[in-house]
Amino acid sequence: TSDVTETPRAGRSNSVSSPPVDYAQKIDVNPPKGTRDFPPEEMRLRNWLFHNFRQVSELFGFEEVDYPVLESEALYIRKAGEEIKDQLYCFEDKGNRRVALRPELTPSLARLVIQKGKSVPLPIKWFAIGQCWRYERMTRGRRREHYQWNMDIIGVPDATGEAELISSIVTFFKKIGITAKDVGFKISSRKVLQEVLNLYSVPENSFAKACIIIDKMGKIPMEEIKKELRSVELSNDAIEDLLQVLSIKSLTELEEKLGGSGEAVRDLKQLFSLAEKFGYSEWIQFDASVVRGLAYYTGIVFEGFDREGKLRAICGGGRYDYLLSTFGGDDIPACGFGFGDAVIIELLKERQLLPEVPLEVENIVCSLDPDLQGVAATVATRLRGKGQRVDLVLENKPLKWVFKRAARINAQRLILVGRSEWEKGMVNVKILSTGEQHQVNLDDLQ
Ligand SMILES: Nc1ccc(Br)nc1
Repeated sequence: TSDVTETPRAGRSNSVSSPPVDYAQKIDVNPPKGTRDFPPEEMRLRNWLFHNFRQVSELFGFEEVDYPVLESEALYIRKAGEEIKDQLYCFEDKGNRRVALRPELTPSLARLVIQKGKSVPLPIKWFAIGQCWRYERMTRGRRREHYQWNMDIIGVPDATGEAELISSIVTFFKKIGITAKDVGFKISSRKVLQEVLNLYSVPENSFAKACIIIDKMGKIPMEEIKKELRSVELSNDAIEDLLQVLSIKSLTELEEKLGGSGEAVRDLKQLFSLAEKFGYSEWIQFDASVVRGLAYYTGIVFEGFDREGKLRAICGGGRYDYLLSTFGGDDIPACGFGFGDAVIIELLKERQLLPEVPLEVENIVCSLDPDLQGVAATVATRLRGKGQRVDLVLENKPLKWVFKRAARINAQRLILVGRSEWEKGMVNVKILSTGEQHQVNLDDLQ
């Protein structure tokens, strides 16, 4: 039942005869297109999810940070053809500044690390949970905001960084009941593409563009992929070689193709070896087709996927060794991941793993006599002082109404303040699960 039946609107007595302000028109009570409200039940589920994000991040010794949702547009002006840039939620503010609602958190992290400079010793291990935005034509009816959990390690150059990050995500999955049977990680390295393209004369700035195009494989026709690769000055030979490499599904085969002396094979071997030590080998697989859709990745890239193949990527990340220097900072290696709040909930629903997150308020306190409302407030304050959650009935309500509300808020106890008991300094305590009732002295109330 909702509060509406508990508090009928009609019959309210107001001293103010008319509303203090007059709104021009009846407002639309729905949130803006592509955005969500979080009413209590949805907010409890979101808090449960974020609580697990935070617990795992702290288990790994990461510190929480946050940034403004509004950033300078300049953080996201990358010329590699990314979707994230095409869908930038940007505008000019009243000070004629070009600003944007952040589409991701990593550029903000890079900005803050540079701002802090030498005052923050390396390695930096920070995490954040923040709302990110995109402006997408609603034709596709997709959301325009989501919350992302990010963990980043700044200052660690080799694959131990990525191995640690993947371990944190595996720990999170296990914590919420997801197993290696439900989810896996496809892992590759952009150095695979780099080492293939190095065999051909390819313009320097074609690499990132080629990665963004290749990330669209499976989403647009192969002919379109090849056409776009040609448009960034890759020869047909380079394209054929690239597409052949992308079909490789084992590190052994990759080594046969690239040789064992390159960085791509070295990094991936180190990562897969560390995975053994972390104990998550069953969760990961090499898959050369993984490139991810962000231009700044330079090395290992990974994405979490649902093994039934019904859902979009659950999370993704990788190494971005030059992002800080492109922002004018020092040349500091970095890696990180983003984990959205939507696909994971879809996965939990699919696997019947959504948690019950009920409202839990141990006590409901009410007075049976309007003159004892003050005493009820005293009782509520006493219990709250002991850490007990209390729903204090704030108006004079019939007992039937109180019982109905007690059931809705899952109250364990009903504390009734009645005249005759209070004259003896006592209150009535009713255990709602058993109906057991007894009088308790206020000073003994636990
Ligand atoms: N980058 C981004 C932002 C918002 C949503 Br919804 N999806 C992706």
